[in-house]
Amino acid sequence: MERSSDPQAGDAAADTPAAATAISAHVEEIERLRGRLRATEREHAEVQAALAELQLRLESEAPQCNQFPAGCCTVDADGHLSFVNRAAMQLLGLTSAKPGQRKFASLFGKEAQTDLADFLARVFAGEAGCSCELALAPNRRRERRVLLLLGQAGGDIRQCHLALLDISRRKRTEQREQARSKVLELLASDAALREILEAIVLGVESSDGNARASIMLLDRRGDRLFTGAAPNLPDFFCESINGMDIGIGQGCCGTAAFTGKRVVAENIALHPYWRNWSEVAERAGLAACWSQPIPGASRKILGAFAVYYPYPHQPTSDDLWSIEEAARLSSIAIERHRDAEALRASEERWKFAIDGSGDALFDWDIGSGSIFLSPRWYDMFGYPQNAFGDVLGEWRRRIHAEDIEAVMECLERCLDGNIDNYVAEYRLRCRDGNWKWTLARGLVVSRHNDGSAARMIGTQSDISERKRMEDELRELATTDVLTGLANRRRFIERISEEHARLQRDDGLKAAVLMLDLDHFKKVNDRFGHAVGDAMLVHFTGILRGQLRRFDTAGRLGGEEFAVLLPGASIAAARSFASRLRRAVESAPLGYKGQNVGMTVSIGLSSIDPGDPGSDTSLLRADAALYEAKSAGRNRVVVARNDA
Ligand SMILES: Nc1nc2c(ncn2[C@@H]2O[C@H](COP(=O)(O)OP(=O)(O)OP(=O)(O)O)[C@@H](O)[C@H]2O)c(=O)[nH]1
Repeated sequence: MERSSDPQAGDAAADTPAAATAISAHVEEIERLRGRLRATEREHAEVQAALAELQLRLESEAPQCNQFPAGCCTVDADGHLSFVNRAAMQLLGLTSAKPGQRKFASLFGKEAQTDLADFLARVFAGEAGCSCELALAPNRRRERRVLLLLGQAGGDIRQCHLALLDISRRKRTEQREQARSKVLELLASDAALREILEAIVLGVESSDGNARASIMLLDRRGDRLFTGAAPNLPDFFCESINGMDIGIGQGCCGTAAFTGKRVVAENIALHPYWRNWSEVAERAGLAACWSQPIPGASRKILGAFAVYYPYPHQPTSDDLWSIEEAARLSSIAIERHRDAEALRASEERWKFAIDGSGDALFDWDIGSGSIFLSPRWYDMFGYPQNAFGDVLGEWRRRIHAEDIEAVMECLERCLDGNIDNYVAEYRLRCRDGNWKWTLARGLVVSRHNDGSAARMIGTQSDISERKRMEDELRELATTDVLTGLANRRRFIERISEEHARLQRDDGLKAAVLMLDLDHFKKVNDRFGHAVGDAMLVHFTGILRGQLRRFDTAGRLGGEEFAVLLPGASIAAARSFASRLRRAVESAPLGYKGQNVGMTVSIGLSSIDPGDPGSDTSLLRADAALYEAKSAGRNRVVVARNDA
């Protein structure tokens, strides 16, 4: 298999670390299998050559067999060894080339007996080209396996000549590779850390039945070791070293984790680093220990890998390669686990922050157009989860017509890179048809080389309540509390707006009235302030009754009011004022069964676009009001320049 040449496929793979790891594991696996194939082919060629030689010379020139690199032996039909060459002697641990009455089967382990019997039966039945892989009888040292190949059966099938080949190393390599593949598969499938670490330990143990291994992990503070995996070490031993401090003299693992260097204790009983644990190690049947520190990506030590043997023992270069490899794999597994944990923690913090705030979340992949809306988003606006196919289109369709232009402008400026953040307040239509005020905040988290946005994430909050309170506050700030009319500030604003409108458009006109209740002080004095207030409210009711939709009435203070009549000529304003005056005069305030009469004096003026200030007309109307008061009250006076 080759890597895909499709760049899209390459990117996709790189985007998923698990897939990338799996691919590189497969590529490595293929390379290893090729290597094994080559080694096996070499071995076979060697054995075939030995067999050919053997067939030619065995009977007549037995001593020359000793020159063969491969082992040769002759086995009788009754299963006794009648001849072994030097290489076979070495391999089988024999001291004599003519082992006499030695049973061939006695050289092999218990599990090998059935296979051996079957092999010999086939050989003596005359089957050509038989072969068989068997484990030799265990001694205290490492396990050894041999490959038996039939060289030649005797003419009368009373004896057979066999070639023997030590395949222990190849077997170990095969087992290690299988174990390695298993670990890589587990890594690629995001298996639990413990499972991966156990697979690493079992992999090392599988290449030698005498080995026991463990992985100790350094705690977050970096000063104590805890068992990460030790499936085949006795529990009492694991417990005795669990939580050990690291430092020089703290066994092999504690020292290796502290110094960052490999530590080999060929004989635990004699090694100074094992002084505190030599007894428990002996009880556990452990006589040798080699420990390899597990380095992290930033060279920070993550823990230590250790392999133990039941007999004093020094590592070969092959053994060292094996524990280094185990430490490397452990490092990958631990780092990945920590990264995943950190990611999970940060995702949880992020989720907590989002959920806690009650905000909805959006994640927009601008290139593909796909938008993720969090469940809270749909809840907020009352839609079923994932209700939208075309999320962008559905979202746009629901924005209030008065807001959409500002929203889209802000969004586009942010996507183009003109502004950093997208922040927009707008109304969005809920499923029940009501509008909700919402605040959207977005951040472009990745851009293309040309600066255009590739991905934006953001939040959306329901700000309807805040908007309602703002409206209330605005209302309060511009409204007279007692009468609900515009207050002085708001009324002056309205006059200014109207003045500006007249200045913009020549053909328009407008008038302003100043109104003041007559002898209001007397009402207060006679009936009290509360009745005075009631009279102000009563007057306001009458006034409202006379107003058109676009007129504005305001209370400027005390018993002083003003009215703006947009579009009104002086004549129309005078007739409005007279109507109002009469209505007030004819509608006294009822109080405790009696009528408290009231009248109002009114001064009025047109609003002139040429006035220097927007309140000039108000001053003219005020002057006219003064005249009305002076002239005896309860009357309407038009300002002089309008008269
Ligand atoms: N009840 C009540 N009285 C107010 C309020 N604001 C001002 N006043 C009173 O209104 C009265 C205004 O009296 P003046 O300015 O003398 O005017 P007036 O008595 O109406 O006399 P003319 O305007 O000349 O007809 C004062 O007694 C103020 O205390 C208010 O909100 N409620």
